[in-house]
Amino acid sequence: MARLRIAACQIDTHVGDLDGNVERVLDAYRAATEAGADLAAFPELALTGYPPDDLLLKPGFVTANLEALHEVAAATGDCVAVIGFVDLDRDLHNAAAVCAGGEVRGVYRKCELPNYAVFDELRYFGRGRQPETLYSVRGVPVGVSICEDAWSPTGPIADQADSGAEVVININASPYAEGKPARRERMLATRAADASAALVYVNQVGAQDELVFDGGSMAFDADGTLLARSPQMVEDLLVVDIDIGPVYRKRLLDPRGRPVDEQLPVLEVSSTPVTGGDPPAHADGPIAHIAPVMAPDDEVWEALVLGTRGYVEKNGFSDVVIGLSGGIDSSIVAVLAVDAIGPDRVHTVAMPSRYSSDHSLSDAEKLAANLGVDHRTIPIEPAHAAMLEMLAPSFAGLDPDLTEENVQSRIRGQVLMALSNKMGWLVLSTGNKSEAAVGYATLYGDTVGGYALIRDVLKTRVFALGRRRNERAGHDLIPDAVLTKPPSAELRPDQRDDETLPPYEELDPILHAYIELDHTASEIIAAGHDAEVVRRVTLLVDRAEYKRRQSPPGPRVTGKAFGKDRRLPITNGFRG
Ligand SMILES: Nc1ncnc2c1ncn2[C@@H]1O[C@H](COP(=O)(O)OP(=O)(O)OC[C@H]2O[C@@H]([n+]3cccc(C(=O)O)c3)[C@H](O)[C@@H]2O)[C@@H](O)[C@H]1O
Ligand SMILES: Nc1ncnc2c1ncn2[C@@H]1O[C@H](COP(=O)(O)OP(=O)(O)OP(=O)(O)O)[C@@H](O)[C@H]1O
Ligand SMILES: NC(=O)CC[C@H](N)C(=O)O
Repeated sequence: MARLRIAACQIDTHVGDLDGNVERVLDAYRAATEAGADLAAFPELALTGYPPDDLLLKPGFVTANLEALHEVAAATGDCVAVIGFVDLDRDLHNAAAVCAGGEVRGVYRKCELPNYAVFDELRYFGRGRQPETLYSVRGVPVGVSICEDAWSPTGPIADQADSGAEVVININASPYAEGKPARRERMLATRAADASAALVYVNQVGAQDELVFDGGSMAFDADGTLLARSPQMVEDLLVVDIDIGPVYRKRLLDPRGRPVDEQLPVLEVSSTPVTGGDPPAHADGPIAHIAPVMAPDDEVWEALVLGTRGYVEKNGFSDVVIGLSGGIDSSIVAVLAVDAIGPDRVHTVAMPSRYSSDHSLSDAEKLAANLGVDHRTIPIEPAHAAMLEMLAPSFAGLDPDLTEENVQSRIRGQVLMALSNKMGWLVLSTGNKSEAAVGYATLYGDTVGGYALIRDVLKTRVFALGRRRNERAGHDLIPDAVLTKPPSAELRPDQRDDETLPPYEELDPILHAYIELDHTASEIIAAGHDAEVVRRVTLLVDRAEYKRRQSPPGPRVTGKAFGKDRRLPITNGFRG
């Protein structure tokens, strides 16, 4: 039976690093060629990295991307390469170049431009017209489309199928959110079955500021059956053999597959026809593997690890530093950092105050020892006493309040930033999504830092992730006390978070409804939550917008994260 061998090149690109991206593409192209691929597909905007954002406003950047494309095209041979790049006429286009034999043989321009959630493509790109061409690869009609194009049931893939495409290639930069990999898989299986065409989906992997790309490239046959799937969160070369015979047969049996009157022209890009004499698909090894999907907590954990590693490495940091309090948040951040870049590059600092409990110090020490990281103690009492003394004349006659608590948090921020300045270490922030939501963090204090690893993880989930990480470790990597003691900021004697905030078990579902589902306070109350608590919490969320705008970015792992995904006015009088 004739078959086409396709390589989905799941690579980690670097936004703006055009030379580096050319090398990454060419390395994968060589590997695909060595694996005998007839076609190698690369992610969306692979040459610029995704999303390039306002780099696209610089004409010089667009020109450099075209030069990069020609460099890649010049290196192509018989194996056809489908590569994401920025095309230019009187407008910019998110495009895919079809390259072979040392040149660009055709260009497809993305038709469906996402402009919701974290996407702003209409800000930059003009729409492509509906597909203009099919590409003949070894005699097989192939359609090319880009990411969002595949999300429309009546979009380019349907048009390509109507014109007889036997295989459709969809190149992607599809960011991760919890539950999305399974949704994508269902949607793509339907798209393949409806088109009566095999579908190869290649996604990028890696991190870019707030976005994490999970990879998980896939191939389906014309029935929508999964043929192959790349592992998530790592680079991969997914080589899959597509049998051409059954596609043709299904077309004869299924009226959806009958050709329409107006056929797209077919452009020949590689001529040696596929034959029954081609070597058969490999039974095992790198060919056509179906990588298992991860359990939900593991998937979120690995996305956070990938986000952290990507941010640290792509921004050129050798090391990171974390204030380790013995609490759950900073503990989880330390473990994630070690998983991301290894213990030798992670430094932790305990900064006890006059209110710190003994167990906070000993829990922090124990965790640091378990992780094998460099750990030090810098007591903040001298600075704390000095600050109180300095402020005493101004504060005469006033009772101590939050002000004095925030002073401690800011001293810790000073210490971490001083270490960062002197050693070049990146400060990792430890705030979780629940705290970021209600503004339960001190501005210029514990909001300090360059990257906030768990900014999109609600506190109850932070605990769940910690328990699961210990389970995977097979021992108490995170000391049990850290997972079981009640959360406390220890900024005054015997302080507990749940004296100021509702218990996290009550708070987090309200935050989920208000932030991730965009429900109004009234709707949340109508759903059965306590009215007074909901009004208080949602007001806190609204009022903390100014604080979030000044806080560091962190990896998005839910369907709605703070940052570019949720753009609310700071000055906001709506109380729904
Ligand atoms: N709309 C607005 N636009 C711009 N700036 C605005 C503002 N509203 C207040 N501000 C400014 O922000 C200041 C208030 O913010 P900030 O100084 O942060 O102080 P604030 O939010 O009042 O207090 C910090 C909160 O975080 C809690 N905390 C602190 C440290 C650690 C933890 C923990 O367990 O994780 C919790 C603490 O218990 C308290 O509830 C105001 O004094 C004002 O300068
Ligand atoms: N004694 C301390 N030593 C070092 N860092 C501290 C100390 N106390 C607070 N921090 C830093 O400030 C952050 C805010 O911590 P805080 O104890 O106020 O509450 P939290 O948000 O529950 O965090 P955690 O669960 O990590 O304690 C901590 O995550 C940590 O990075
Ligand atoms: N780059 C894109 O077109 C991404 C949009 C798409 N719906 C996704 O998130 O996967």
